[in-house]
Amino acid sequence: MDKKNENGEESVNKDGSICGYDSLHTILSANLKPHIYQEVSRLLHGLNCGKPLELVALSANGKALSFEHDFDLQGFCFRADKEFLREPRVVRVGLIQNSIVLPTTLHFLDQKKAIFQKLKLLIDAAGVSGVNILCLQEAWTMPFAFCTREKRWCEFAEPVDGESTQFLQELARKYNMVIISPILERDVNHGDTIWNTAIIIGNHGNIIGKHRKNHIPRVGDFNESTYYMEGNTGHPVFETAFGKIAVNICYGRHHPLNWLAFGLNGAEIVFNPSATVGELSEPMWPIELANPSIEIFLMVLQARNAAIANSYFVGSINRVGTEVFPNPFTSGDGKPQHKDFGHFYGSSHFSAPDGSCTPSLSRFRDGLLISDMDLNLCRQLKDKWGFRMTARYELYAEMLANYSKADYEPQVISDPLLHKKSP
Ligand SMILES: NC(=O)NCCC(=O)O
Repeated sequence: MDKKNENGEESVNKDGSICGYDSLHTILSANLKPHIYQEVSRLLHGLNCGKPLELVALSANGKALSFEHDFDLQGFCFRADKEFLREPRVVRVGLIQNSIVLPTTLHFLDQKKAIFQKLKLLIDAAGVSGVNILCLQEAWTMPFAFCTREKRWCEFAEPVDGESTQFLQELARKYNMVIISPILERDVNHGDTIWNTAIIIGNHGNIIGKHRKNHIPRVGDFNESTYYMEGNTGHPVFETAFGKIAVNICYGRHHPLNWLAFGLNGAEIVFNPSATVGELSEPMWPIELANPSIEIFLMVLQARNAAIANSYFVGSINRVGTEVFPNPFTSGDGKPQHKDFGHFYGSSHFSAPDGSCTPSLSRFRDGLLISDMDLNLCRQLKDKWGFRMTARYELYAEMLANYSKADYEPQVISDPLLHKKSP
């Protein structure tokens, strides 16, 4: 994407940077006076236990890998208040964002192998940094080819216990790490049905379970309904050695009830592995650019709001780069045909139940975001705000049951004078 502002200056460069910067956070910290930046950051990222988020001291080995292979590596720490009757429950969580490696015109096997090689380095960096739970991006084994509608990309689909799972099982065992692996799944036992699935691999390398994406986008070039079906796994929460986790895959983040359901099942961390592009969703993604009134409006859609409303942590991941496909396609909007989706803007980040959030990873570079989080914060926020306690689930249940019926009529009470003719 190459955008010019009204003075003709480049705002979003070809490389995906914003005026040469990695992210909004780096623009602000480089250009604002420190005391102004501190206040801006307080408003944008919130406070955790009354303070700005602290940085995590990252391992020398992890830093060396990030330096050698040029990926963004950042680490933060969400604290909770000290309790008298419970010990802190601190877990180290990681998110990986990455671009594909080879052109989409090359042999599928080579494309896949190159992605595995890159991921191995990033996962090693997470492993040597002591990450306990690691989530990869949506459909990480392949280019995000769903814009093309070409069926040959189905070849990338794998069974739950397929090649990518086996590859990650070994790393999960090696690093005693839970790994969430979102892939295109081929369900051989059900006539080769294809799903968009996150596989949860336990820290002993075992498969704990899977969750299939509930909501399929029908917006822009996201022609994913051509490839796979709406998930049939409900809203599972996986109890792992390091906490109760769930996965709300990409477009599910626009559905507040989807977030709610994972919360009702007791999730402490919900991951949102995504693939989305600048033109479509970037101002909605971090809720960082908005002024407070717009922020409240946009928050109904997004991860940070979900963390607040459901008293859990959220890890949001987006892939990076522009993926160009061999054949042109159109978007059904009268605009010229094209060969790419647009720029996947990375910007992965964490949000906490107290409304604080980390700065985002780079908009255009591969990255590993690490965060320590004391899971005690979830219950502390439930006790403080009582959102769960004060919700009126019986009212919503009745409302939704009625709404689902074919003869539903909206509950609207019209002013009787509205349609009265004046004399
Ligand atoms: N992968 C996916 O569901 N993308 C939809 C676009 C969006 O939600 O921003």
